[in-house]
Amino acid sequence: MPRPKTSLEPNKINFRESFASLKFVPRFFKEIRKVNPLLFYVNVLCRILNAILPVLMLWVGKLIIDEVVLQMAADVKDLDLLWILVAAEFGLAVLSDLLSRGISLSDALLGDQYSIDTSVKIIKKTSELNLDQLEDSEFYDKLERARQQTTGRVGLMSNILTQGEDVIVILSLLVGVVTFEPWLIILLVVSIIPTIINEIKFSGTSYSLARSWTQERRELDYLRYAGASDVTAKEVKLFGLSDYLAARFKDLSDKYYIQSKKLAKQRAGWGSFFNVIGTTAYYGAYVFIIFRTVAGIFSLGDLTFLSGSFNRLRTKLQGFFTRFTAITESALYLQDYFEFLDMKYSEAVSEEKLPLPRKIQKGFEFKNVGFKYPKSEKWVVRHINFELKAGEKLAFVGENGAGKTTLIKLLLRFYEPSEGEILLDGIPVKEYNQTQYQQYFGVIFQDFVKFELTLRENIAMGEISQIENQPRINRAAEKSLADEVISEMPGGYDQQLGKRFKQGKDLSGGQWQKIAIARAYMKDAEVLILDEPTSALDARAETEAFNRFIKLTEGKTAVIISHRFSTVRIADRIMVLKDGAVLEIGTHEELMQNDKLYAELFNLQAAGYQ
Ligand SMILES: Nc1ncnc2c1ncn2[C@@H]1O[C@H](COP(=O)(O)OP(=O)(O)OP(=O)(O)O)[C@@H](O)[C@H]1O
Repeated sequence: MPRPKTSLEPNKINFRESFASLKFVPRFFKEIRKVNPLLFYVNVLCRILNAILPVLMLWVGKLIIDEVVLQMAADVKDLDLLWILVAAEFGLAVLSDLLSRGISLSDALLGDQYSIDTSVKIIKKTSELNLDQLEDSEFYDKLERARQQTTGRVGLMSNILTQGEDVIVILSLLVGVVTFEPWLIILLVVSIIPTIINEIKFSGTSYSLARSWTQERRELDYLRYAGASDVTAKEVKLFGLSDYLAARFKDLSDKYYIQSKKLAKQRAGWGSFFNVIGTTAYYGAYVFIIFRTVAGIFSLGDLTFLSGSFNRLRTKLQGFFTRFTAITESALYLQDYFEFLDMKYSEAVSEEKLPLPRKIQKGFEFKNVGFKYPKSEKWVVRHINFELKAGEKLAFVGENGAGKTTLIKLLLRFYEPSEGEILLDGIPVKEYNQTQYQQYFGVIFQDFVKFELTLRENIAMGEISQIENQPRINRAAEKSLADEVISEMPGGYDQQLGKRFKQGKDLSGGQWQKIAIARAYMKDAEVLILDEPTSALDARAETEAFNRFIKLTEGKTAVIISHRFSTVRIADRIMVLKDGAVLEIGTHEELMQNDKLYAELFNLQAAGYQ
């Protein structure tokens, strides 16, 4: 099997690009503040208070040492001031601890609330987008990057706030040091330059690596899923695929590992080298301070204050620059997240649209409709002309890939036709608001979703606003024969479905289908579409389901796709598709007389049943 091409070398993102990503930070903070304003301001206040404590503590420490030296030399000891100073330092230490805890707590709470908020936003945004966007692999990459960084964004928040806090710490320490000895600033600059160079050198690289690997990471996730999940387990075991999938996974992971190891080694190597330079500068300053103290220019207290301040300044400044890189890197992910949230859906929402008719009068008409899937040159359907009359039951038949489901997607406006148009009561459907228009339809696709939620939720999903309306859910279940499934479940309507969760029960294919059909009945839709809804039902259940369907949807418009001709013949009219074109359309009798593909396939199936 051909392996996907892997972009081994990341496109390096430079310092300027990283810097530009910071423009998203204000929007980011606006979002965080909106999530919980009180907590946000408490956090900021704690950080401001916490920021001025280090210089205060160092200063009180200096006063204590000077006082101790003074009292050691004094003949009559007066320790009152000393105790006051010690008490003050103790108070500051306790306050510092309390503030730090307050910051961590509010960080964690804000972070949790914010990540819930972003996840909700991502889910909502995904539902707003059109199917062509959802089926696009670029979209998936964007979604993946937006989703993946939920926890990263929480780290970003506390990093930026800590950065602000550290600016205050640095400024206050600088004031202290400059007051004593302005020359020390030069050494400070020397000690910090190596860190800056190091950060510029590697800024953006790890983001670039991660970004250029989005596709592959998705593939890794998929391979992990394919190799180790209940859904694939049967075939993986039976075909002995485990080693193959594991090897493919390892192969791809190893490539990423090699890249990331190279980067980590470079970072560590250069980091240690630059750090030695920084440490040398610090000890230079230390020696300088010691000389001045020995010469009697500085007191012992000054020595501790200055060396302490200098050391803290250096680590804070280093932290500032390292964190700056981390911030710009995470801010690049922020860009992905906001770009995702800002993705436009194809239909301009603000556009003035016609109100939808409450009841369909004439029906739908496909006029010379042709369609190519996005990024594809192939006409999947072309020159399609037919009517779906109000109240009619129309069946689509045709071989696999003939274009049946595609026509449904066009009718539902998941895609717009590439040529021709679809009319509703003589008016192009494009004139109506897409979301409102889609409310007309109750649909069960062949790949309908098996929600691993409760049975009640699975049915109510058809009209979720009616989840509390038990009589309506009961009626839907009766119509679809799902009531038989419910009566067998120990938990009744509250039965958890699927294997993922504790006490969850998995259903057979046919049972799932009955639940899915109930979902379509749940919605009092004008048009019902059943895309091979009964393929998993046994022959008796299928006939029963269809007879019921016809009876229950009397007066309603419906489209049915089925490969079983015994089912299809119940429809008012049948449309036969071949290679994306309408081959014939008419009642069962008409098509039998026509003696073309329909008659041939019908007789073939009928012979099979004899
Ligand atoms: N999202 C897509 N992007 C590109 N091509 C697609 C997409 N979905 C379907 N196709 C192609 O369009 C053609 C028609 O597919 P469609 O699903 O409409 O067939 P169908 O008649 O419903 O088939 P079946 O009976 O197997 O369900 C096929 O060749 C398929 O490969």
